[in-house]
Order: sequence, then C-alpha cells, then structure tokens
Amino acid sequence: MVKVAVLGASGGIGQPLSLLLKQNHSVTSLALYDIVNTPGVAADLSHINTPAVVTGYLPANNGLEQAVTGAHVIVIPAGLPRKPGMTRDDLFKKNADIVRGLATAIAQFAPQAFILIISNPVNSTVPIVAEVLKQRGVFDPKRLFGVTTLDIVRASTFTAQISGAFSSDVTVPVIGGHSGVTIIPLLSKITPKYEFNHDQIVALTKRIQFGGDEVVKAKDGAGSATLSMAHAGARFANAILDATVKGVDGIVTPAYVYLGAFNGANELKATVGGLDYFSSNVELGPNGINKIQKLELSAYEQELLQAAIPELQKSIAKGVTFVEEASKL
Ligand SMILES: NC(=O)c1ccc[n+]([C@@H]2O[C@H](COP(=O)([O-])OP(=O)(O)OC[C@H]3O[C@@H](n4cnc5c(N)ncnc54)[C@H](O)[C@@H]3O)[C@@H](O)[C@H]2O)c1
Ligand SMILES: O=C(O)C[C@H](O)C(=O)O
Repeated sequence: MVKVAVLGASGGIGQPLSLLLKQNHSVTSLALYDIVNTPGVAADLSHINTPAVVTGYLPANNGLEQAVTGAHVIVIPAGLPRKPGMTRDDLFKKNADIVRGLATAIAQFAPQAFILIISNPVNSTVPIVAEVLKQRGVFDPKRLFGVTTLDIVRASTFTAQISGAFSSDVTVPVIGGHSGVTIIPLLSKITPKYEFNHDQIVALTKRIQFGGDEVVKAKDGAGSATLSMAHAGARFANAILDATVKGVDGIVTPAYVYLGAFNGANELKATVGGLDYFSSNVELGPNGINKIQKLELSAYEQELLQAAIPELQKSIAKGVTFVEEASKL
C-alpha cells in the first residue's frame, strides 16, 4: 500500500493538489484531512477511476490520527494564506500553531513518513516541524522537506519569457529559502544555457523573489497562489514517490531542508554562514535525501546569498524558539 495524506485538503491548494495526487497511479490510498469539508472533497475525488482509494477525515473520531497512520508521504498545505500588504512572516502567529499541532500527531502516528511542508512561512514552519519531531526522538532530516518547487516553476516560466525557450524545458535551481530576498535563483546555472545581461538578471531575480506577491495582488484579498502551488506540490510529491516507491535514480530537485545527517550537509552549512536550514539541490534515493549539492555561485548570486543569510537566521530562530516556548506551557 502507498498511502499519501494531505493535511489542509479542503483549501485552495489542498483540493487541486489532492486532485493531482489522485492522478498518480503509484498512490493506492489518499487520505484527506482538514478541519472542514473533507467528506465532500473525498466523495467527489473518489469517483475518479484511478487506483487511489480516497477517504476524508475531520478532527472528530481521531480523524487526524487515522489520516496520517500508515502514510508514506504527508503533504501539509494547512494554514492561512496572505492578503495584500502582508508578508509570509505575518502568517506565523496562526500557522505556527497549526503546523505544530499537525507535527505532533505525525510524530506519534507516522514518524516514518516523508513530510512535505507547504504552509507559510516555510522558512519557519519547517524548523517548527523538525523541533517537534526532535523533541519526540523521531526526527530524520532525510525525510523532511520545505516545498520550494513553486519558485523553480516560476523561474522556468519567467526566464523563458525572456530567452524564448520552451518553459517546460528550462531548469533554474533556486536556493536559500521561500520568502522575498531569501529566494535566490541561480540564473548562472540555467539549462539550456542562456546568457542574460546584468539588467535582465537583476529584473528576473526580483520577479522570481516576489512572484508570490503578483498573485496575492491580483487575487485582491482572496488569497495567494493555489493552482500553481498545487501543480508545484504535486510535482514535488511525485518526485518523492518516484524516488522512494518506484526506485527511480538520479532525481535532483531543490528543497528547504535541515542540514544534517546526509552527504554534503556540513560542507554546505559552512558556506551558508552556519545556517541549520537551507534550500539547495537535493539528490533523492529510496530513503529520502542521499546528498545535498554544494553551491557554485556567480558574484551577483554571492551577494544575494549574503542578503538572505540574516533573514533566514531570524526565521529559523523564530520557529525553534516557538516550539521551545510552547513546550514549556
Ligand atoms: N510553499 C509555497 O510555495 C506556498 C505557495 C502558496 C501558498 N502557500 C501557503 O499554503 C497555505 C495554504 O494556502 P491556501 O491558499 O490553500 O489556504 P486556504 O485558506 O485556501 O486553505 C487552507 C486550509 O487549511 C485548513 N486548516 C486550517 N487549520 C487546519 C488544521 N489545524 N488542520 C488541518 N487543516 C487546517 C483550512 O480549513 C483550509 O481548508 C498558506 O499558509 C499559504 O501561505 C505556500
Ligand atoms: O506568496 C504567498 O504568500 C504564497 C506562496 O508562498 C507563493 O510564493 O506564492
């Protein structure tokens, strides 16, 4: 059995993400958990003639426990989205609590699962989940991922609009974190190779860093990216399933991870100011992360990294402190 659980499955991301995961024939069980509406979403998806058996859970009757128990992959898009004028960090107060609660249940009922965090602010919510798992002695850094795939998707789209390439053929590694200046697109590493001039690099970098704001502004109070995020979340979840269920070799993709217990982590940590969490290309294997790749940066990208480090430091510390304080209550 290959069970995938989506926590926050009734939301703007949760519903289309669950739809896309229902298309993956490796998935035999799809468990949808939310505080509202999952019976309806599950009934609807369950009529699609793909293998996954869909079940919906609410908090009543140990719904969260049932949703995560036995899950191979758990994807978390639960939590509030931004409105215009807000930063992702403005979501911390509400979403930190939500994510901590979900992580507590995962630690107890699904400690072996691959955990994919979408809820913002990702730069802090991933440390929150890690701290909860550490406190309970079940943290495996190879299995916890902050999903930054939307930045990679945007980077392909925005760069192709300038270079004229087919966007689906373009790969741009995006490293750092998932918020404003912590998002560092490596345009020097774009494939197929393309030489942007400096003004183009500066403009594209800014657009990729603040791509989320474009959607928040256009939605005008109705939330943030949901459909493109569902695409990105499914793409990342499918990569994890391919590596860990089908045994597909050679999958490399950026993700925001804890720098520990896999090849390359210490070397990378030394080049990013000692940060405990960072997004870079990870090489996936049957047990999750095999290796994280080192950075090769242009002079401009090095400047971007220096701007990102203090921001990331603050966001990571905020997540860690939150769990420490909460556990004293
Ligand atoms: N990582 C990324 O690139 C990325 C991209 C887009 C959005 N996001 C983030 O994803 C999150 C969700 O965005 P959305 O647009 O789907 O929001 P949404 O409000 O449409 O959906 C969120 C869902 O979470 C549910 N929820 C709330 N508390 C819960 C709990 N304790 N347990 C389970 N479910 C709970 C809500 O009922 C709702 O259905 C936001 O934090 C947003 O900022 C991240
Ligand atoms: O911008 C947001 O708040 C949502 C998400 O992080 C995004 O990048 O679209």
